[in-house]
Amino acid sequence: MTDHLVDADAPRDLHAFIAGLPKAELHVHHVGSASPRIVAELAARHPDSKVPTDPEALADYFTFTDFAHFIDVYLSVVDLIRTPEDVRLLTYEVARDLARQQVRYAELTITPFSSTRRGIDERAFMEAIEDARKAAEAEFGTVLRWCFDIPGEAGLESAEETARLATDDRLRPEGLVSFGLGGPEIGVPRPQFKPYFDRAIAAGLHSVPHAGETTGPQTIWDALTELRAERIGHGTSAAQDPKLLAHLAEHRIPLEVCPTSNIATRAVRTIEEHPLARFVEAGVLVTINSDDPPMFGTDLDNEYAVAARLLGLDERGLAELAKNAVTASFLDEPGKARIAAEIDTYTAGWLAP
Ligand SMILES: Nc1ncnc2c1ncn2[C@@H]1O[C@H](CCC(=O)c2cccc(C(=O)O)c2)[C@@H](O)[C@H]1O
Ligand SMILES: [Zn+2]
Repeated sequence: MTDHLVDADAPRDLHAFIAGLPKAELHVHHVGSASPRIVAELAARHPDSKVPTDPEALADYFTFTDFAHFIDVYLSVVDLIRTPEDVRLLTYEVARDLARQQVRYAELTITPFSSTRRGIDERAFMEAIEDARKAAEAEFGTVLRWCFDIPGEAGLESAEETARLATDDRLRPEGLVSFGLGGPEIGVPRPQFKPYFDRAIAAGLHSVPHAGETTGPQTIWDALTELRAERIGHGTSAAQDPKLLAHLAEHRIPLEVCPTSNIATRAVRTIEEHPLARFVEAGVLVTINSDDPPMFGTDLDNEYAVAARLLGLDERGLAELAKNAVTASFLDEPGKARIAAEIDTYTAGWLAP
């Protein structure tokens, strides 16, 4: 909500190009995507909550002093989601916001443990997200897939519960494609989650932990070697380790970069210091993502504008960036080819005299 984060420096026609560009979003959190309107509406239903009921006041509420403060605020919003109907509405509205930005495909990170421990029935939870997924695809044409993540700081009980919900054939939703790990990294070493990732991978899920967002490169190495990460959420601190950058480039392990998020949570001091350009120079496949867009006063379009400025990209460069996300996605090959072709057609039409 902090509007100083919105990138006003990119040329206007580049903004218009980005707005129409077909895109894929690979790193966006379910609860973290709730629009100010939805958050305010849910807060009004629950007067015991400290979350403001006025969408305007949310801008201040969503200004963070550090990463721990961000997680505190995030959990106060998680507390507002109490019924399967809340879950269905949130998911459907998130899809609507994505569709508005020409997002054709999104992998949404969901933390089912946070909902089941707050008393939402697990079957009703799965039905709610699946109903919303199917409605969104039919009505908006946006394909949604799920990543179930362990909230690492909630301990191994949360890892066990997340692995169970993700691998039990009677529960696991059709849209589930990957398994993740989020929350604070400090004091939450990645290797302890290996058995849960092993189970998820054995059940056919892709491994996509957050790593190196708020801790150093060793966390990223751990995510690669212990959790068999196929993509890295953030990976910001990889910039400190040339060997790691070379490894990511050689093995084509994409980074899910979320520039504005890193500034808003104070993981990176200023946007000028963001390592995005160093990743590209090292040959790493980077994707651009929004993480928790309304909480960070951003959206995916704005993240592309920020990336265009940091990388000095024109329309063709932006189209390549959008195609990186398609390449790095867990869509099937025909699905990837369809969106890539759409990006090419759009770009050619835009640049035609
Ligand atoms: N930028 C981010 N970087 C990392 N994660 C991010 C980011 N944005 C959003 N998240 C989400 O925050 C959750 C954290 C939840 C958590 O720590 C916790 C701890 C104790 C209890 C409970 C509970 O629910 O009772 C939850 C993660 O699972 C993740 O999905
Ligand atoms: Zn994240």
